[in-house]
Amino acid sequence: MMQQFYPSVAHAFRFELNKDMHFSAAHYIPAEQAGQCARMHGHTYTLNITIGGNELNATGFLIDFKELKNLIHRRYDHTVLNDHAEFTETFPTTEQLAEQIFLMTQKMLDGTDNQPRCLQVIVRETPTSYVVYRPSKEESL
Ligand SMILES: Nc1nc2c(c(=O)[nH]1)N=C([C@H](O)[C@H](O)COP(=O)(O)OP(=O)(O)OP(=O)(O)O)CN2
Ligand SMILES: [Zn+2]
Repeated sequence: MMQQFYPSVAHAFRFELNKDMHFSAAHYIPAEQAGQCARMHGHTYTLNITIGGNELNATGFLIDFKELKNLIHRRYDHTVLNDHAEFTETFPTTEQLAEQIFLMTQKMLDGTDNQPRCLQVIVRETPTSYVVYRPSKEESL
């Protein structure tokens, strides 16, 4: 679990929620520049997702922590990332995985009554490498 340094994201929402999770998956990056990462290998990915909002739902949640875990963990745990539809045109690099996790999280949040926003996704691929994804202004609207 990523219990260390969390880059924070500036926002003016009343509530901020953070969910950590991890999943195991295999991937390969079929590009010459990827070197040995072009061969199939596995990681225990660790994630931190930040959600913001001004309104809570009827239960008093911004979003149920479990819903976030179910969305991402059920999709990717013990899978080959390259096999997923979202990675047929692109490679499952840490950057593109973080972007996809943002997109699927925001899509789920868009279907809720209280309309929270996904503010940041951190994906750690190895003990020494991680990516922070923050939506652009357009994606934040
Ligand atoms: N910008 C990116 N660079 C690399 C990615 C990536 O997704 N985005 N991915 C890889 C490989 O998949 C590899 O699994 C991870 O690479 P790396 O951090 O270099 O792994 P190491 O454990 O060898 O790191 P050390 O700090 O050198 O031990 C490569 N690059
Ligand atoms: Zn890798």
